[in-house]
Amino acid sequence: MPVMVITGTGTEVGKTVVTAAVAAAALAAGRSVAVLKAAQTGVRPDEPGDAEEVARLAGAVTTAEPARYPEPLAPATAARRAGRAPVRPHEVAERAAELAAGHDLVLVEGAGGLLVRFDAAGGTLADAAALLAAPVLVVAPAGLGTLNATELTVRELRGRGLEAAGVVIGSWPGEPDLAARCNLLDLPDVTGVPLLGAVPAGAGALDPATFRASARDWLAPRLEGRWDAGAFRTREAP
Ligand SMILES: Nc1ncnc2c1ncn2[C@@H]1O[C@H](COP(=O)(O)OP(=O)(O)OP(=O)(O)O)[C@@H](O)[C@H]1O
Ligand SMILES: C[C@H](N)[C@H](N)CCCCCC(=O)O
Ligand SMILES: [Mg+2]
Repeated sequence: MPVMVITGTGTEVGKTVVTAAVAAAALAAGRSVAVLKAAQTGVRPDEPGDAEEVARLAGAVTTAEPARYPEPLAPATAARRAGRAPVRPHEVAERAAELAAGHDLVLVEGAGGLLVRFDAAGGTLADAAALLAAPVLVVAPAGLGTLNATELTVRELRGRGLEAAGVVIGSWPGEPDLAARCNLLDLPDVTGVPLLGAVPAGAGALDPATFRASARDWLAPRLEGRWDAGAFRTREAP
């Protein structure tokens, strides 16, 4: 299935902006794209969620958002406090599989980091990725502190038998400091997976036409190979 899961080292690291960049690059390559925000929290009913933000920046993508809880919390906590049913990993996987039947690429954005809980049983985005046997892209901050958090995330993916597709820096500063510059070498070294791109800081505030025209430049060609005709393959789900 042409599904890629997008996680990050935590919240506010730029998963949505990276998802939009990947979507824009795939659209520019002539692919049809769907974006599934697995569980949206911290957004009121009348506000655009992350999937809509991707559509605003990237263009004509199908959007899906199985559940929204207004409080800015982990989905399991927000669902519990709202007295509402949580999102289950199998529901996320099933929705992604449905979208995969009609699109060249389905991007599934999590909420916060990989192990943020969706439900009281401890279900996470990692469980949905496992059900889909989908590769997982890890969005990471640029600067000091990212080596530990990114390595932990990639180790957890590996421990679960999941494919870590690579790392993308969610917000590359205009004036990178020493740590950020060193991380370009150290991130691939400590994680064992390639650095597949870096989205410039402020990209989310670009006008959509400029964002779309620039997105491919922020991503490595190796990532684009993921949705080149015939090249996108995920393993068979168990
Ligand atoms: N490259 C960027 N350009 C502009 N703004 C950015 C960039 N990266 C992150 N931001 C800003 O930082 C904040 C967090 O980014 P984003 O919404 O992509 O995080 P996230 O990892 O998707 O978080 P969540 O867990 O809530 O989904 C947003 O307010 C966004 O506008
Ligand atoms: C509200 C926020 N923007 C995200 N949607 C949810 C982030 C949950 C993070 C939970 C945690 O790791 O402590
Ligand atoms: Mg987001």
